Amino acid sequence: MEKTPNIKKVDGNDNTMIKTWLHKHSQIYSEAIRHPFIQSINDGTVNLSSFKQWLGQDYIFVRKFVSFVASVLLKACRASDDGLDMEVILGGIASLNDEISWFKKETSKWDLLLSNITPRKENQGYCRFIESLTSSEVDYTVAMTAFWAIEAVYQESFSYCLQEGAKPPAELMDTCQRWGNDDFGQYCRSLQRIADRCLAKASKDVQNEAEAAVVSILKYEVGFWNMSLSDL
Ligand SMILES: Cc1ncc(CO)c(N)n1
Repeated sequence: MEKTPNIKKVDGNDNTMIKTWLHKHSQIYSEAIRHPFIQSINDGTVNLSSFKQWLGQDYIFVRKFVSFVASVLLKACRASDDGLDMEVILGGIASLNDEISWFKKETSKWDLLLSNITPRKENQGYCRFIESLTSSEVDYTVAMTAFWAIEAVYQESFSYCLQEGAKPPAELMDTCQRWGNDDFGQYCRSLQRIADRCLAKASKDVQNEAEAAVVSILKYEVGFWNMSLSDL
C-alpha cells in the first residue's frame, strides 16, 4: 500500500516556533533587516565612510564570532543524535575561515588596519553577549537558535540589497554577495531547521531563553548598524 501523501511539509519551516517569534517580534525584526544603513546600500545612497566604519567593526566582531561558533560546534557534537548538525556547523566554520581572509583583503582595500580599529561600545556589548552564550551552562538549543538569528539578519539584509530594483554601489557588490548569495541563504535555512527541531523538543524554560536570546540579538544588530551611521 502506498503511503498517504497528504501530510505536506515542504521544508519543515512552516508554523514553527521561529516563524511564530519572527511574527511576534516583527517590529524589531524589520528594524534589524531593513535598517537605514541597509536601505542606503539598497538604493545606492550609502555614505562610504559609514561603510568603512561598519566594515572595520564587523571584522572585529567576526573574529569573536568564531569562538562562539566553535562553542556551538562543541555542543552539537555532544548533543546531536545523527551527527548532521555537526556537519552544517562545521561548514559554517569553514566559511568563516574564508570570511576572515575576505575581511583582511577588504579592509586593506579600504585602508583599514586591524590594529587601528577600536571596538566601539555597541560592538563590545554584542561581543560580550555572544561570549556569554559560549558558556557550557547555555543549552545547545539556545546557542543554536542564537547562531541562526545572527546569520539570518545578515542574510536577510544583504539579499535585500541584491533584489531586483536594488542599486548597490559597485564597490559594495562583493559585500552584498557574501551574505546575500543563495548558498548562504540555504545555509541559513539549514540552521533554522536545526534550531526549530531542537526547539520543538525543548522545555518551556529553554524555549523562553532562546526567544529572549533572539530578541536580544535583533536589538544588538540594530545597535550595530546604528554605529555605522553615528559619528566617531
Ligand atoms: C554584527 C554581525 N552580525 C552578523 C554577522 C553574520 O555573520 C556579522 N558578520 N556581523
